[in-house]
Amino acid sequence: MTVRLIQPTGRGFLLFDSHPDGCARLVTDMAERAQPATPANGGERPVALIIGSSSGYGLAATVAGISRYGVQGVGLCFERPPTERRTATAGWYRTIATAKLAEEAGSDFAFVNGDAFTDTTKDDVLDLIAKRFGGIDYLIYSVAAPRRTDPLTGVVHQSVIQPIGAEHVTKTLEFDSDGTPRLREIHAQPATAEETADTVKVMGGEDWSRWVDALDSRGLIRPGFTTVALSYIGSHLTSAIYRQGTIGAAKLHLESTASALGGRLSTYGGRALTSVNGAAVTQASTAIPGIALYVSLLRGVLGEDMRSPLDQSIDLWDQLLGAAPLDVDGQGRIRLDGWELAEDVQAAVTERWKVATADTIGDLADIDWFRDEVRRLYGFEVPNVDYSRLCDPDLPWPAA
Ligand SMILES: NC(=O)c1ccc[n+]([C@@H]2O[C@H](COP(=O)([O-])OP(=O)(O)OC[C@H]3O[C@@H](n4cnc5c(N)ncnc54)[C@H](O)[C@@H]3O)[C@@H](O)[C@H]2O)c1
Repeated sequence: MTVRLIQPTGRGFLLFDSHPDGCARLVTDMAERAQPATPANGGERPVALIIGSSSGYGLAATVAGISRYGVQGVGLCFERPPTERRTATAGWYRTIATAKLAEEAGSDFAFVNGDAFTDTTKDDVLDLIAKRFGGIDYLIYSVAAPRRTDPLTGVVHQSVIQPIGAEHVTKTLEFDSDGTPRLREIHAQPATAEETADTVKVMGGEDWSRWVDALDSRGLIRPGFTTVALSYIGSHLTSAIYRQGTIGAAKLHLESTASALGGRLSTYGGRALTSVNGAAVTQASTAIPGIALYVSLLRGVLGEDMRSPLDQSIDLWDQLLGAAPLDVDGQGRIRLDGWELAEDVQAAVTERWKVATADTIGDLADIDWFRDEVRRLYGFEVPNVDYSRLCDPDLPWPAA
């Protein structure tokens, strides 16, 4: 593909192209906000494997880890390279920028592009860890995927975002092609038992567990090893579609996997935890019915007090590395979502949700922020980027 002007064209929340400069700028902006700190162990660089490192919470954990604590290791994600017609996915460009950031910070960090669910990717990543570091201290599991091929059976499982048991009617926020916000009511049909089981196969703890098994069988787990998988609970407003729905079933499985893994890892003095994070605008979350409306209202209520994935990832590393006390709930889950689920915040969001109409939504929700956040997922609407510049989208994956 030749050097060209890259524009935000697409449909709904999906854009066709990503802007390399905008994606790079987002990463450097995040890095600037993650001030360096010294871990309780005195400053030895921890080694981490971060799965889902190119986007959302996994990217934030990678950038925060590198910038704040000089974390080294391997980032794994699944991104599409540039083609003749299209730029690469945004995560491709964010990974290039994250690799540069690591290099500048003196952090030995390699990035692998591959399907985390396959045994070949596991072998490649573990070979890299064995050769480069000899073992790891942290595994952060932050994958959001639409499907998974079970490596034992070859069966492809698709995840769905549906309620369980009964139809659910919810308000949802959409945008016309000219960007005008629309409030619509949608009827989400209940998932079948098979669809729920498939979603658990994709988004539950099975693959996380297989990664820990693979690390263990290769002798790569260091004493005191900690693994964390990302989870979500959220509001009663979204619970029918999320926490009580198919994805919630997968999250319950993830949380019970943490207990099982924790028992096994105790022989290494290790821990397996889930981290319940707050709502954020990511490629994965915009696919969930009602979430666009909910997050826009949440931002309308909280404004700048909304905690970004980077803020929460800083909290996560501070807790993991002993710079702050581990904040776990009665079920052993790290809770980074207190700001979202605070009673007064939920009461205010609920009130706005109830009264929102097509005419009032612009006053009740921060629609402009949401629309810009969606565009920023693709590297557009990023401050201090010259979008009139001709860009070369054909950038290579960083050398491992
Ligand atoms: N977005 C939210 O509001 C929110 C809130 C709390 C918890 N979470 C959880 O955080 C985790 C990450 O979600 P996100 O919203 O950051 O998603 P995201 O879409 O921003 O990122 C997903 C990441 O997974 C990678 N990925 C997808 N399929 C893969 C595969 N087969 N192999 C390797 N990598 C793959 C992508 O490349 C990307 O790096 C999920 O467990 C999600 O449930 C999200």
